Amino acid sequence: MESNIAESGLHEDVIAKIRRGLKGYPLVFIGLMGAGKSCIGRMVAKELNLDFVDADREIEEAAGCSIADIFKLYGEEAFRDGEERVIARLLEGEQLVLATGGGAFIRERTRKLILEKSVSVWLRADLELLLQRTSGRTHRPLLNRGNPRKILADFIETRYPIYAGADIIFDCDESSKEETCDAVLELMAKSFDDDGNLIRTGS
Ligand SMILES: Nc1ncnc2c1ncn2[C@@H]1O[C@H](COP(=O)(O)OP(=O)(O)O)[C@@H](O)[C@H]1O
Ligand SMILES: O=C(O)C1=C[C@@H](OP(=O)(O)O)[C@@H](O)[C@H](O)C1
Ligand SMILES: [Mg+2]
Repeated sequence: MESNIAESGLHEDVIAKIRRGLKGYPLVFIGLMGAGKSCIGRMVAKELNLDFVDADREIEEAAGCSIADIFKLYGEEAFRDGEERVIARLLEGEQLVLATGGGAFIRERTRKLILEKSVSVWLRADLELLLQRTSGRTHRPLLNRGNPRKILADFIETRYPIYAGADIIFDCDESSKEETCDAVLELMAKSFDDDGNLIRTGS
């Protein structure tokens, strides 16, 4: 589907403003499971003409097994150690768009890395949207431990105050992926002033 921004002719200005504002730094998506970090991150990267990496996929590659198996075989702490290492390595490399897993920004050292070395965008979503987008998917070990509604509600309570430290906050809704990608780009463009300095914003 054609992008709305492209249709309105604003697209190039928006992309140029974001590229200037990023100043060569990576763009990192944070937020809860199902918010759309992996999906929207990939689409935004394509629009910005930057490489896209999903931290979870990198961790799986490094470990040679799935996230679910890492949790089962080695435990969550080992997963968080691997996650920190992978994110640290990726943030040292070429400019990219990085989708993190929902817990990455919660660990203090990983959060510090992201805040120091990237521009971060929190995809904030309400409980119903997160439930809708995660239901029927079994690859997230933390959601397989009990009632997903309760688990996600608890994470909203404990993690949202921490995600609030992101540079840019985008409020997700029922819009399509394409509309969401365009809206994220528009918010990002608005989040840099004319000199390319970041103004902390929410949508
Ligand atoms: N507007 C939308 N924005 C983001 N994801 C959407 C949207 N509409 C449907 N989805 C679906 O919701 C799911 C979001 O999952 P994902 O991108 O893996 O989230 P995360 O990486 O944050 O856990 C995907 O299956 C995606 O196709
Ligand atoms: O929130 C979390 O702690 C996790 C989120 C997952 O990634 P997504 O947020 O991309 O689903 C994945 O890293 C792992 O299952 C743990
Ligand atoms: Mg993901």
